[in-house]
Parts: sequence; structure tokens; C-alpha cells
Amino acid sequence: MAKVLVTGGAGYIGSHACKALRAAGHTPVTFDNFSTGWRDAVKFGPAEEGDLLDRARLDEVFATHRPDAVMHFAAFSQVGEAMAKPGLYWRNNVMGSLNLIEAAVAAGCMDFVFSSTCATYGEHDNVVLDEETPQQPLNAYGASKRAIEEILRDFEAAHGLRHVIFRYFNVAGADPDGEVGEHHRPETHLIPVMLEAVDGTRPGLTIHGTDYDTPDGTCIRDYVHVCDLVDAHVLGLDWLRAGKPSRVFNLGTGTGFSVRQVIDASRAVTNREVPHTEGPRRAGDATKLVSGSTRAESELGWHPTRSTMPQMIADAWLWHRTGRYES
Ligand SMILES: NC(=O)c1ccc[n+]([C@@H]2O[C@H](COP(=O)([O-])OP(=O)(O)OC[C@H]3O[C@@H](n4cnc5c(N)ncnc54)[C@H](O)[C@@H]3O)[C@@H](O)[C@H]2O)c1
Ligand SMILES: O=c1ccn([C@@H]2O[C@H](COP(=O)(O)OP(=O)(O)O[C@H]3O[C@H](CO)[C@@H](O)[C@H](O)[C@H]3O)[C@@H](O)[C@H]2O)c(=O)[nH]1
Repeated sequence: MAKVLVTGGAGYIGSHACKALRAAGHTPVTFDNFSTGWRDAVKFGPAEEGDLLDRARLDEVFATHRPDAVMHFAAFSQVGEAMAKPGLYWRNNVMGSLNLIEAAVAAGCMDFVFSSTCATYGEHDNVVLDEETPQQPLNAYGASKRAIEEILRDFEAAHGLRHVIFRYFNVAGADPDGEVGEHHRPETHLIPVMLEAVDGTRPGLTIHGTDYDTPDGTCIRDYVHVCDLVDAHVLGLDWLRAGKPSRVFNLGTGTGFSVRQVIDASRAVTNREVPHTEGPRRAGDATKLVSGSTRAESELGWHPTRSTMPQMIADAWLWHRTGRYES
């Protein structure tokens, strides 16, 4: 069983990863600066407060815990914010990751699992997005993640740092036990924003663009349940610990949903209307991002079980009504 340093363990996906690691018998050690994460979300192992930009603090944490592996979730990850503040994204994501990668190598911790994104692919007309698709990101967020992937390749060549890169599609849903869930402040992701509109926490949902070249004019995304996604990470850890080679895996279901289709699916789950208006496009958004790969299934043995749209909305809705972090 492994001790795993989980950066961003107080965030949405990292907290679910800690739960899955603990359930698989591993020990997750959260490293987080709580900039967008929550102390209340750290429930499955110890936490170390610290910033990726603070190399000395990272060295201290590696020396204290001597982790066997790193799972690196900590990042800023909003497309709209990245368009407005690219410096923030290059500094936090790329410089922070470089510090972490150097600290891991210095500590001899050579198994590294990284959260990348399908936003690294950018716009591709009628092309199936698999792991070999050229990466041409449309925004500083995707560009920062592509850069980190390149750093990992260089550090493997020079220092032997073995890595699994997961390129997530859109992550949704929540722990069905209601222990952890999605709580971004401010929230910008489609499904939680939509549920806030449903219960009146916000006046309504604005659809960002209705003139895309898609059947109903709205953007299409591939949504994957956070619990399925973190299960793949546990398999990725096993992969590295079994001595298998560095590898990139898309994590998506291969099914695309337009914004309007997500709204329609929500009505069936909540039995309520989604108050919404139609607005302009959001800068940096690609028209369609849908995975065309089954590599994670065939090579890792990943079997998503909760990634249907009604299940993801139902689990998000349960968390929305019953779960909240205070701090
Ligand atoms: N949510 C999605 O749909 C999605 C899709 C693709 C990729 N990702 C990637 O998954 C990862 C996790 O996303 P999330 O939705 O859980 O985000 P989140 O904001 O909930 O979690 C990120 C965590 O990282 C921490 N953090 C950020 N900068 C830090 C720093 N410099 N030092 C220490 N801690 C820091 C935050 O406090 C937070 O707890 C990110 O790398 C993101 O790019 C997310
Ligand atoms: O109020 C809203 C929020 C979103 N959308 C649309 O819904 C879709 C999904 O948007 P969102 O939930 O914000 O996710 P993305 O911008 O697709 O980005 C997410 O998914 C990416 C992978 O596709 C990750 O890399 C990012 O970290 C993660 O934020 C997009 O077309 C948005 O324009 C709206 O129309 N109105």
C-alpha cells in the first residue's frame, strides 16, 4: 500500500481522490493552500498546508512524509478566468508544478499522476479526440497544462520520473455518500450553476452562446462522474507501481451533451424547470470536446459505472441539497 502526496486534496476532485485512495488501502496526504479548497473536505488522511510556489515548504513535506507517489490536482482551472488573467495561470500552474516536480525528483519520489485536461486539444473539426490528437489549446489554462505535460516528459528523460497523465473531459457529480462534493466559490461549472438556478440560489443560468456549429447551437461536452474519474487514478497509481511505462489517458465517456441537453436532463431528475437566458459566447470555449478513446478501459481496466447524465445530475443534486462546507 502506498503513501500518496495529493496536491489539491482539499478541492473538488482531490477530495474524492483521497476517499478512493483510502478505500483502496492507501494513505493520502493532502497538500493544499486552501485558495479554492476547503478544510472541511479533508476527511481521509492528514493535511499539510502549503503553497506549490513555496519550494522550501514542499521539500519539508516530502521529508516529513516520504511519499511513494504524487497525485497532482492543485491548479487554477477556470477557462474564463484564464482568458482574463493568463499570468495567474502560468505562474500558479506551471511554476507551481515545476517546483513540485523538482521537489519530487529531489526526494526520490518517482511515480507521478497528473491532472491534465481535454482543454489542451483545443478546436478540431470533426476529429475524434484521442491521446494522439495534436494539442492546440485555445486558452492559457489549457496551454499551462500542456506545458506541464512537456515538463514531465523532460524530467522522465533526464531523471527517470515516471508519470501517468490523465486528460479529463468535464468532471461532474459528487460522492453518493454525501461526504464530499463540488463547492467552488464562485461557481462557474455548468451543472452546479444550473442546480443553483433550479433552487433559486441564483436568479438563473446564462447559456454561453447559442450560435455554435452544433445541432442546437450550444457547446458540446463529454461529462464524466468524479467517482469514476478518481477510480482511474487509483488504477493509474497501480500502473506506475507495477513498473509500467509512462502513459497518457483520456478520461471521458465518448458521449457528448450540449448545454441544452444538460438542461433537459436536469428537468427529469429534479422535476423543476431551469430558469435560463441566452447570452453571448464565453471567450476561450471550444465548440465540442468529446473523447474518442477507449485506452483507459482497454489498458488500465477502467470501468465507469456512474457516468450517465441522470446519475451525475442526481448525485450533484443530492450534494447540492444536503452537503456544504463551512470553511
Ligand atoms: N473540474 C473539471 O471539470 C476538471 C476538468 C479537467 C481537469 N481538471 C483539473 O483537475 C484538477 C482539480 O480540479 P478541481 O475541479 O478539483 O479544482 P478545485 O479548485 O476544486 O481544486 C484545486 C485545489 O488546489 C488547491 N491549489 C490551487 N493552487 C494551489 C497552490 N499553488 N498550492 C497549493 N494548493 C493549491 C486549491 O486550494 C484547491 O483545493 C485541476 O488540476 C484541474 O485543472 C478539472
Ligand atoms: O453558466 C454557465 C456555465 C457553463 N456554460 C457552458 O457549459 C459548458 C461547460 O462549461 P464548464 O462547466 O464551465 O466547463 P468547461 O469550461 O468545459 O471546463 C471544465 O472542463 C474542462 C475540460 O473540458 C476542464 O479542463 C476545466 O477545468 C473545467 O472547468 C461550456 O460550453 C460553457 O460555455 C454555460 O453555458 N453557462
